[in-house]
Amino acid sequence: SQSGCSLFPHSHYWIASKRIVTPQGIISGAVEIKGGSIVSIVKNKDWSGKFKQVVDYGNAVVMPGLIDVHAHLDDPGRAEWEGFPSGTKAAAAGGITTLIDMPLNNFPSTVSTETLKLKIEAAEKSIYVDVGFWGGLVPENAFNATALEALLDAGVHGLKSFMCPSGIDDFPMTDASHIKSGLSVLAKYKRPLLVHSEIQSVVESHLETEDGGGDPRSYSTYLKTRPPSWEEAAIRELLTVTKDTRSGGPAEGAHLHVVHLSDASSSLDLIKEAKRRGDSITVETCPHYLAFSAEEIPDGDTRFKCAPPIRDAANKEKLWNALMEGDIDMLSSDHSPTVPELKLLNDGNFLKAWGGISSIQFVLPVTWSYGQKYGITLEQLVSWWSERPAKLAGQHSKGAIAIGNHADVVVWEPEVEFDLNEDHPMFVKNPSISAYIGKRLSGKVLATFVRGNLVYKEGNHAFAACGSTILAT
Ligand SMILES: NC(=O)N[C@H]1NC(=O)NC1=O
Ligand SMILES: [Zn+2]
Ligand SMILES: [Zn+2]
Repeated sequence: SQSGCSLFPHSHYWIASKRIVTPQGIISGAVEIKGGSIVSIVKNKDWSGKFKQVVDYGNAVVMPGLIDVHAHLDDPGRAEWEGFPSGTKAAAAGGITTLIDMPLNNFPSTVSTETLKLKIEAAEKSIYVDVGFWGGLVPENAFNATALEALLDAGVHGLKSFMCPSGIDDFPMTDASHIKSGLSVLAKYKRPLLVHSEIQSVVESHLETEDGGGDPRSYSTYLKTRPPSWEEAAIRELLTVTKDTRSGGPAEGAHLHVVHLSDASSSLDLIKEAKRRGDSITVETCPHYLAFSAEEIPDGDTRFKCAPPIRDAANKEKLWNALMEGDIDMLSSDHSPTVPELKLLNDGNFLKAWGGISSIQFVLPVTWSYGQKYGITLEQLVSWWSERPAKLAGQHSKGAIAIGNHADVVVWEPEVEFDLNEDHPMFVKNPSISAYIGKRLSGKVLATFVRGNLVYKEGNHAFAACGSTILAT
């Protein structure tokens, strides 16, 4: 193993299994890996006896590694919340082989070539999976095409902005005019804009008072402060600019991606309508919106606080249906951890606690476990977690078990159940803030390969951090 990059000391080998998920279907066979890439895929038992280095995983599933297009690793500046080493180790333990890091929660925010340089420096030699970066679209750079072009030239895969306060002082919100301007620059680069789509409006008596108009420990008080109409208002506004992305339109080539959709009613209907009329738009939701519902969140349990909020069980059901129908395109973690003190776990004040779910290492078993009821397939998992995220982030050599692609692979046992309790090795920096503790999940990750390096194997991580920073060109 080249200086500890891999737990498996070979660069030319075969991964065999009876369940390999390929774009042509699930096959029994072996994937040949050489120099970090997939060089051949052989079906059935053709491989037996012929090859020297075969890792035979039997009936375990071999899939492309997950690509998480929405993770907040908070290096540099807030490494005590999450850092590149801890965040990417957690990712590897969960079968994620690539993540695209959000431009905020680190300090300073990634909004310029100088701040991107700080990100890249912090990531180099401290990442266990591949990491790319989104840049921030903020009022300061939105009308400065030269600055945006410089940031895109420096390698961000696209831009991200907020239509409401982000909770981070040096990442102010944008309005439709900033977004329109950003999209016109992105069109030239054919890269996407990701938008946190909530527009704050005064909700009856709430928000006006410090206590939100109700008991701050009660989840329903928090839920009322961020109604579905906030998402709907943002998406309505966004669609006035996404019409420019239609073929022949002034921003043709640009693409708008709505992050972490929670409202599966009017907001989703608007997105469906925009897709029908040809706007270049996609939407993601996150496992926490698919696993939890407002009814079951205990009062004072701020581990579940996120924005937009987790809504009721009927909404969750509609999110699943939308995912199954293909109206929601993909999944992401929105891993947004902080330190336990800022989650106010003792106070349980939903209005003051940090909003963000900490979950990156559990997204595969969570999606699989909660999806059983809907009959989800391995192919759907790959589409939501690998193929479509790869396309959004412009990663043409990732997201599928295919010849020529990077050997980014997760090996897992969907049928193996485990309890997420204190005995479970969490691979998380601050286990007390994870919303999934106490759950029984199905789907155990056995091994994670990044560009052919075995970076995680049953509780153990490779010694050296040999993930690559991936820059857009
Ligand atoms: N700044 C930040 O990470 N915000 C995230 N947290 C959350 O719950 N929703 C978000 O957008
Ligand atoms: Zn967000
Ligand atoms: Zn986020």
